[in-house]
Amino acid sequence: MSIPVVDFRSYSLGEKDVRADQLQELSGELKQAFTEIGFVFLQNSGITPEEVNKVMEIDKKFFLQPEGLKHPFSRQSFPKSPNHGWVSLETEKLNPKRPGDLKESFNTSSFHPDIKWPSADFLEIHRSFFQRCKELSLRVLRVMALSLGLDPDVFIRAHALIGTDENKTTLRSLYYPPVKTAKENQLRCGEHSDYGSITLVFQGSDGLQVCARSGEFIAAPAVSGAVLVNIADLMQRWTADRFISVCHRVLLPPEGDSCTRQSLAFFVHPDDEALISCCDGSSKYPPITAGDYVTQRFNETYEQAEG
Ligand SMILES: O=C(O)CCC(=O)C(=O)O
Ligand SMILES: [Fe+2]
Repeated sequence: MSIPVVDFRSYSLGEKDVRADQLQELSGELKQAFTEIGFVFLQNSGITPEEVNKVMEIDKKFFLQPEGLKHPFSRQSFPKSPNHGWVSLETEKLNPKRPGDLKESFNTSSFHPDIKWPSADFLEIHRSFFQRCKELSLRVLRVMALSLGLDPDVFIRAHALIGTDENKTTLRSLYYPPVKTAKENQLRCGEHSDYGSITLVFQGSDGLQVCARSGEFIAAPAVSGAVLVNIADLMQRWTADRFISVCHRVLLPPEGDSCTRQSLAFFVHPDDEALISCCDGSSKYPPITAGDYVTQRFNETYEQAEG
């Protein structure tokens, strides 16, 4: 069992004249991936390795600074966007049964003028990559709706405010430093599923593993030029469990291997006020606004991390 690779060329960013039969073909491929595995690699999405490298490079410089220089940009320093900003090593436990994750991250959740940025370049590079990820996500959401025989705009309509403070979509840059010592059962990133609608992941190197239906973890390798897309929990609920949100993790490198790792995850969320009800008309899950749903999930993660 491995994660399927789909060629997204016909609907890649910048492609204006996609044909109905090409969309149909893509929707069949995404449907199979999202109902069976919950993850898919998209080749030829339009987002290039050069764009990804540019973000990773400037972020690495940020992460490698002394702690004192990163503190002014800490998560929770920005009242209107509490998720925005830098998160230090071992602060999060994505699996609450394990010690804190051996990763640092920088969340880009808001472009509000009050937010302080490490530099003007840092802001511009993040703003432009965020925008590209947003455009690709909307294309993927469209194909997903088509694949379920729904109004093609049904998911997109609930994602009208990505990039504003009324929507929790976040670009998260992750840096996994060399592992010198680790606590018992500690991982780079504990087992978890994502909270929102879909996630785009760009990996600088291997390390991610995804739980297959058999219960076994399978590798989600860094496929050159591809973006990994996965279903998150709110989308599983929205589709009344047609699309599956599956558990994934990042293990420690083998002992003595001092490699670092970088990745970029674009966590897509519907607008805070969007009411999410099962798209098949069933009442398998009660309607909930995306804002309430994600706030609940964040509180769980960070309460446990602090406890
Ligand atoms: O580092 C990665 O490749 C993925 C991390 C992840 O799954 C997450 O932050 O939700
Ligand atoms: Fe994740």
